[in-house]
Amino acid sequence: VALSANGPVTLWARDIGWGRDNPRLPGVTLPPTIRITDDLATATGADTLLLALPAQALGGFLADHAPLLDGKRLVSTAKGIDLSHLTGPSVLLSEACPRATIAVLTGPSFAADIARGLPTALTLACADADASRALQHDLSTPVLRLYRTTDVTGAELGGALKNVIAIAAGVAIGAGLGDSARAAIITRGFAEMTRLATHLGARPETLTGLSGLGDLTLTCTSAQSRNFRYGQALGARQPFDATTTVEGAATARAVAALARRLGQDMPIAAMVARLTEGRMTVDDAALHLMTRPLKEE
Ligand SMILES: NC(=O)C1=CN([C@@H]2O[C@H](COP(=O)(O)OP(=O)(O)OC[C@H]3O[C@@H](n4cnc5c(N)ncnc54)[C@H](O)[C@@H]3O)[C@@H](O)[C@H]2O)C=CC1
Ligand SMILES: O=C(CO)COP(=O)(O)O
Repeated sequence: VALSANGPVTLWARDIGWGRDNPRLPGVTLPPTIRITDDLATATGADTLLLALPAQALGGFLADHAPLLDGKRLVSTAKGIDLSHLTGPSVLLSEACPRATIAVLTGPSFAADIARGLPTALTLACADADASRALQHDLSTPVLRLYRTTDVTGAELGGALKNVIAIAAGVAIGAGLGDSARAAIITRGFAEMTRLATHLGARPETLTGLSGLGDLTLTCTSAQSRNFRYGQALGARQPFDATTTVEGAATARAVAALARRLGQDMPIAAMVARLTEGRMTVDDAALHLMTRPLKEE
């Protein structure tokens, strides 16, 4: 919707039966300038393709369709770590489409806010500085302000890891542990995010930017967030709609596996992985985190 202000946009989906009023975006009617198709070959006629797939679905999608995407400018919006490969979307994309230019679009942004035209600032990460400038120009609008970086690892890890911490923040609120506990989770969660991301080559300043701290703040404090709401339900021992995409659940398991492999200390992410798998109670998770050996901040 935002990008249709800049020129022709084609929207591809497997199921286009809902027409211009998608129940996932209530109150938003897609403008007539957006062409809607269920034929991927039609959509991939464009030079720039935004891939708005959940992180755990991207690998399967690429296995089926990579030849149609290779050589294009591919911009992923997925915020997660692929559980079977323990990598972010940019690695999946570059392995499946070696001739493509790969970029990641991430940062604090609820789809509903962007679709309503509310002002939003995002990080556009692309290792190729020239391609990054061109994409930044093409994908920015007066209400969608893109900052560019060449630190793809930092940008995509910030987006993936904040979802895990947002589940923990939701658990704290849902379980009635209070706002002080949530602030502790945000701050110590940010320390974990920075520790793992910099170990994997991210620049620390990327983590303090929109894609890291910015999105962490939004997701841990807004009831619009599915990750936060899922955590809240977990904390309150209430059911949660299993069809809702909650990226942080699978990503917590991926992070726990990655941290073990790399010998990194990620206690909050490890607790979220155990909680989401039903291997630990909220009370035990809180007790475990609070009674770890005392240390310097
Ligand atoms: N919704 C939001 O506010 C934001 C979402 N994101 C990220 O964007 C990614 C996608 O999120 P949403 O659009 O919210 O998820 P969603 O679950 O609401 O929508 C994903 C769509 O992808 C389709 N899909 C799944 N597997 C597919 C496949 N193999 N082939 C074709 N289509 C497939 C689903 O049918 C669904 O229509 C996630 O990683 C999310 O973290 C990022 C920023 C904001
Ligand atoms: O990434 C998002 C906001 O930046 C969307 O968060 P949720 O997936 O938790 O709804």
